[in-house]
Amino acid sequence: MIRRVPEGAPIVNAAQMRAAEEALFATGMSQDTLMERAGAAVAEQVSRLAGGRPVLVLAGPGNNGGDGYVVARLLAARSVPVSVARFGQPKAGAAARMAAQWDGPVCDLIAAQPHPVVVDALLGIGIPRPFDDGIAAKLSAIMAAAALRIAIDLPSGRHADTGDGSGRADVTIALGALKPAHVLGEGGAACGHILLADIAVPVPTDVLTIAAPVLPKWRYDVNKFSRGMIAVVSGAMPGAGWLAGRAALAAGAGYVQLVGTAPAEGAPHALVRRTITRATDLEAVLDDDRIGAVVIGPGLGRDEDAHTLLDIALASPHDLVIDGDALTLLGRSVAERIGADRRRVCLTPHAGEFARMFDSAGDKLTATRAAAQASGATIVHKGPDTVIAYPDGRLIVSTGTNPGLSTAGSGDLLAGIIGARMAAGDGGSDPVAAGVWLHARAANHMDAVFAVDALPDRITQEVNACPTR
Ligand SMILES: NC(=O)C1=CN([C@@H]2O[C@H](COP(=O)(O)OP(=O)(O)OC[C@H]3O[C@@H](n4cnc5c(N)ncnc54)[C@H](OP(=O)(O)O)[C@@H]3O)[C@@H](O)[C@H]2O)[C@@H](O)CC1
Ligand SMILES: Nc1ncnc2c1ncn2[C@@H]1O[C@H](COP(=O)(O)OP(=O)(O)O)[C@@H](O)[C@H]1O
Ligand SMILES: [K+]
Repeated sequence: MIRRVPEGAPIVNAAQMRAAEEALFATGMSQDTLMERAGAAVAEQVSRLAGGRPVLVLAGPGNNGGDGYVVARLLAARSVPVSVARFGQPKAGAAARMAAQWDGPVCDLIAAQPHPVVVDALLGIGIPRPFDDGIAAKLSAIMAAAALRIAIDLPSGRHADTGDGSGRADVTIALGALKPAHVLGEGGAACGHILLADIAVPVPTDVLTIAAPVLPKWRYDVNKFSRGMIAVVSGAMPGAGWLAGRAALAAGAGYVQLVGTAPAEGAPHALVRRTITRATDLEAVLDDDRIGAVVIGPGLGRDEDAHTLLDIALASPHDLVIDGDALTLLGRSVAERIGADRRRVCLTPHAGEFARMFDSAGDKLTATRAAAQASGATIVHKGPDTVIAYPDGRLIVSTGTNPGLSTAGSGDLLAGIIGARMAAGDGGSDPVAAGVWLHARAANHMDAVFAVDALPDRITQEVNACPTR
């Protein structure tokens, strides 16, 4: 499923969210005001999505439940048919005050009747404990009978920081910021479409969801080199290099050289083949200061030639995109091999390649950030939840993309796109994130099953639709 995820939205963990909330309370804002604000933002969305169908609000014992009582009150004020199923007594404070203001129909969760629209306000960012068997069975019956399940902040039962647990929703309305659970792994998928309710709580912005890029504007005297000249190193499986080169052209590069002892033949003829006799001849090809980026790894193989080609690419002064087999060849020595010089290096590992290079302790955000800081490279840690980590600690997450990308060769395209955007020069937004966005966006416009060879034409359409500056 392609999930709707807000662009450029902050992602914070539960502790950061609580700290942000406390900082706001310290300025004099009351908990009730914030809860009313959250409830109003959610009620607005629920009323739109419910389209007049009866709504059942499941209200838990904590502040998530408090939000639920506000939502029920505001829906009733809009004449939406709504009732509340209560789970546990609301805790003292804002949650109890909001519960006391609900004067509509209410029953215990265990006695609730099925409704077409269910608002899940049982548990939020508090640490969830498993429900006891009776409640769990009742909950799954209520959820199974609903046509639309909307979770407030999180599907109840999911841990905010890890996504572990068992709740599910069709739509999740995140309050104030997304949490790791909304974007990572199985938990992310379980949240369905994500909406962000802006409740005006200032939060850290060093971790964001991916956003549409701005591409650098061409000067009047733009030429094929200034648009971005890239060299794609072709190896044992020349088709993979071809895909990277083809995607680089599609993503706007002005000049793409496919270099190898046997680069793939065939269209497009704009892909310039540079056939070299020996792997060591790559050195002469890369001795060209018009080259803006070198892409190495797709289909490189792991033989002696592959080692030679990688050594030469690493010794060149060019910006690098390192993918596939080249990542495996680097392995644990990646940091010392790529060095800490001025050029930009982007590594694009999938989970297996990442584990061969880095210690994967912690969740994907933590592990990828640590890897970027240790290596000095920008890392695109691919998968259904692609995490881009920069050496300065910032993270960007791309998720909710067409799972049809899970086909051999789609990563080769991504390496080529990133190479093209890196070579296109400065002036736009970050080229690595731009590349990841273009790849995902193009895939989102394809059917579930598509041939990767067909994606480049769509990538060009996405490039042409991007604003420039
Ligand atoms: N941060 C913000 O800016 C804003 C936050 N807001 C809202 O606050 C929410 C966080 O509220 P919260 O801290 O009260 O946590 P929440 O998850 O509602 O409840 C935890 C309670 O559930 C209980 N419990 C757990 N599992 C259980 C089980 N199986 N069976 C029974 N009980 C169980 C648990 O009990 P305990 O484990 O502690 O015994 C605890 O009492 C947040 O998600 C958002 O919706 C907005 O109002 C405004 C802006
Ligand atoms: N389930 C999925 N949903 C969305 N995107 C996916 C999924 N699985 C893989 N991808 C994306 O598809 C691409 C696969 O790259 P990779 O594993 O390197 O494949 P290959 O090397 O065969 O080209 C990556 O961009 C990855 O993020
Ligand atoms: K919830």
